Amino acid sequence: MLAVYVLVSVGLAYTAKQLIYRWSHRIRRHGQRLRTPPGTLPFFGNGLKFLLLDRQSLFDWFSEIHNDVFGFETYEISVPTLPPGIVVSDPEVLELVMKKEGKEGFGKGPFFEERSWHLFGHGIINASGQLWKTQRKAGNKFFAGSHLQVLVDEVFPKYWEKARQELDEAADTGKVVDMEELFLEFTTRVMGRVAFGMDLSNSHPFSAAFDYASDLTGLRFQNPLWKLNYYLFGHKFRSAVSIVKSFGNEIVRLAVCRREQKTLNTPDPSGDGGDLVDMLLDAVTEPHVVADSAINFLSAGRDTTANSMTWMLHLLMENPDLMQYITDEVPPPGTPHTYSTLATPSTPRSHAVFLETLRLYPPVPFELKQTLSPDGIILPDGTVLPHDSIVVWCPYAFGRSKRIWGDDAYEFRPDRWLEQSAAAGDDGDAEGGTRLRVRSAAEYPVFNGGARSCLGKRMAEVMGVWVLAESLRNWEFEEVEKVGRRRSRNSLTLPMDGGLKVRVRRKDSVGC
Ligand code: HEM
Repeated sequence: MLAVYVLVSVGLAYTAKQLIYRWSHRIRRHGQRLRTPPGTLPFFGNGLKFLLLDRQSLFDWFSEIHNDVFGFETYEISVPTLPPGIVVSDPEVLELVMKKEGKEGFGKGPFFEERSWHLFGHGIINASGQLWKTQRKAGNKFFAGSHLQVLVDEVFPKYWEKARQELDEAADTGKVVDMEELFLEFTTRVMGRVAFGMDLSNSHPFSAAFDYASDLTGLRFQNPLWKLNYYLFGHKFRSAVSIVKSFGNEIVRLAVCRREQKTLNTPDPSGDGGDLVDMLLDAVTEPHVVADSAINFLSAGRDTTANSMTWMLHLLMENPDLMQYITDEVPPPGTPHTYSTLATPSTPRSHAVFLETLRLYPPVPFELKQTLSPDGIILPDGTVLPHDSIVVWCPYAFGRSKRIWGDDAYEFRPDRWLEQSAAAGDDGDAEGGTRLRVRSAAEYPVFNGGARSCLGKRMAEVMGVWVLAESLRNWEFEEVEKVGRRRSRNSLTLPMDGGLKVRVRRKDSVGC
């Protein structure tokens, strides 16, 4: 009996605390409460939606609400146990959120940091203040132009070799290939080289542990009961994180040995200063922070780029008339496709396909920040955000916004990214005067914007465009099972559920 009293009292005290907190943190606009989405329940708010829907359905829900209900209006969402939150859909409002990064504005905050701490630790994705700045500086240095050129001209062809053999073999034997796996192996190898300076395969136990831990970390953002889940059933998650951390620490130990012996006997993708782990070791003193950081860079670049390649190939197979559109602008099979031949002015259509794919399938489909300013913040539309409140935006819904992209927002139409310049041959134009249209980060938040915009954007672009060209100029692809609209599976990023199984045919003249 006593136990029941205790439980009821604790429950009532908790509910009272929640109600007081919510009351004192009310979000208002011009003195009024914000509207809430249809179906919002008393007390539970939108909690059940977050708990029960898979991630893709949640993103579709955000898109529907934007297109059919609220348009650009900022609205409120509430989930019991979480700070009050709003969803932003207006690029003008998002622009301010992106600009006000920092402790006087918005930041990752405890909401994000708590959920991603186990996996990302002190790494750049989770860090703030000086720790973030130091890693950002090291990353900026690494991604300076010449490093990218070495990656494209030396590292990509080396690691693509395995994919090339697998595709040729599949063409000869009729074997089905899962292109999602093939792309992931390629991006794992490239990112293993970039972040750790080592050969890393997707079949390494680290990769499986990392995938498992990222999937569960992604789910924490929509499960208000994630902590309970972690303490009661988190054994597998804990051992996955421990494998990831031990791997990171071992990599750093090896890098330190290499530096001490000054015998860098692995190819140096940067050409002038080693791989990223070396640059991080120059900047950060604690080895465990370097380990976290290197894992964060790997995480930021590996799945995102593999996702983009997979969706790109899928969309092109659905729109076969666009295949020629790409191959017309890339060098023929057998001739090298280098950093200079894939520059944006020479391959605007390939870049347009890449950007258009990411508009519909952004590998980071959901973003959030917390209001760090102690005095709160007023958004351009008059919404007053108290300290601590959460700001959510959904790049997936931004990409499908009819207000931003027009009535054909759900259609794959790379041409929307191209425009004709006044005169053919203008500076930076392709032959014929076709060039890429620029969209602001606030309209196209696929790579985030402001101080924490993606550090690897250019690398992702060149990787995507390079792989697209290599694939399409050498082989023809046919999706094995057309299973209706493809969906994404639950993860931190946007992998294709069930993979992308294809049959392959060699093009007549296959290059080396
Ligand atoms: C298509 C591929 C990619 C997409 C769509 C993408 C998108 C993003 C987005 C949305 C963010 C902000 C995340 C946040 O708010 O926490 C981000 C951050 C970041 N990205 Fe990318 N990314 C891609 C590829 C890459 C690659 C190849 C790298 C290379 C390592 C990379 C490195 C980073 C880093 C280091 C950050 C953290 C920046 C910071 O917090 O200062 N990304 N990326």
